[in-house]
Amino acid sequence: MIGRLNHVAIAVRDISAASALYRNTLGAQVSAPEALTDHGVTVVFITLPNTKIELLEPLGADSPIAKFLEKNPDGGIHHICYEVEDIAAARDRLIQTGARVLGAGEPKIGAHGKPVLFLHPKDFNGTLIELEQA
Ligand SMILES: CC[C@@H](C(=O)O)C(=O)SCCNC(=O)CCNC(=O)[C@H](O)C(C)(C)COP(=O)(O)OP(=O)(O)OC[C@H]1O[C@@H](n2cnc3c(N)ncnc32)[C@H](O)[C@@H]1OP(=O)(O)O
Ligand SMILES: [Co+2]
Repeated sequence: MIGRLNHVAIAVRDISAASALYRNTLGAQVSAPEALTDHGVTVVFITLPNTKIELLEPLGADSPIAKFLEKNPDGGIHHICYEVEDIAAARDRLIQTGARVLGAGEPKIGAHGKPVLFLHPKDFNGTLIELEQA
């Protein structure tokens, strides 16, 4: 069911400082910051030859990233995103297996303008998984 690794997301406290680190120290191409109010995050993308890195800064205290940073003050890997061909079919299959699909199973439009869903980290070895329709 799952396809390409679309991105690995890292929670950061200061997206400007984290972007500068990737740009200046690692020599990466970093996109301009974008605020996604629907997801409670400011995001930048770093495009690598085989996948992307997503840096996420919380947009307000209610952001899932703010809660993650409370528990992980240095930041860290927040989720990994796999592509799926048909997100509704993937959701139905996952629900049948008993996996918890977050957000009542309703896809939201993600950072790339495509539908995304999240799966509970407790059902996947402590890793939050995002699915993005390819
Ligand atoms: C840029 C847009 C988009 C894209 O297109 O790429 C994005 O990526 S947006 C990214 C941000 N959005 C989300 O994270 C949405 C999905 N997340 C959630 O719904 C919640 O964050 C959550 C995963 C359900 C956790 O929320 P909650 O239960 O309220 O928090 P707790 O702190 O109580 O966590 C419970 C339990 O789970 C552990 N946990 C939480 N987050 C993670 C994580 N990212 N990775 C691994 N484990 C995580 C947390 O530590 C708790 O465990 P215990 O302490 O053992 O109880
Ligand atoms: Co993501």
